Amino acid sequence: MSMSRMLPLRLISLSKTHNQFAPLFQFLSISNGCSSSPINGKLQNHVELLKSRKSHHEFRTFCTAPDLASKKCVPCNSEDIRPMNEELANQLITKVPDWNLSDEGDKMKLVRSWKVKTFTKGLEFFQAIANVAEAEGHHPDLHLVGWNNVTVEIWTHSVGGLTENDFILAAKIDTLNLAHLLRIKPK
Ligand SMILES: C[C@H](O)[C@H](O)[C@H]1CNC2=NC(N)=NC(=O)C2=N1
Repeated sequence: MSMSRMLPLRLISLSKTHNQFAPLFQFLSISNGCSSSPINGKLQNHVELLKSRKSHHEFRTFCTAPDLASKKCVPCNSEDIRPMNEELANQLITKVPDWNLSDEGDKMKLVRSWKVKTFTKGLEFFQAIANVAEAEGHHPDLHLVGWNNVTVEIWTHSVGGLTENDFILAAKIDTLNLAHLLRIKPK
């Protein structure tokens, strides 16, 4: 397949199962000598989203925050889960705009901070997040510093980077009504 004839990725409707793309990935890897070519990476990332959606009948090339919050995290120890690249992370971060991408050396994480009213309300805040994490089987790193500064970091430890699970957990945390625990920012 001549690359120039390839539709821009967003127009490719991945209506078939992702196995159909394996030959294409091989072609891309061989043709440019590495499996991490940008196009190959993009295709693989979009297929990654497809796999994590467990849907082989339709594939949306974008998602919204409500979409993410209504999804379920997949087990982090499944053999085909891999960290996403920066390009996909930069697309997905727009769906959880109150979070930031942090790139600590070798791994990307989602990070967000809040100020809570009291130390114990900070623990209540953690408990609310812990309930979501336990339900999803996907857990954040929780920090409570200087008695009222809460920071939550989310990444997928089993792959040492970001997967869709992390964005799903962040979106679910954003649906929690925790305003009563937070110090209202002075105007
Ligand atoms: C078996 C499964 O991989 C582990 O129990 C889960 C638990 N929660 C997790 N949470 C996060 N953030 N990353 C993981 O890799 C992870 N693994």
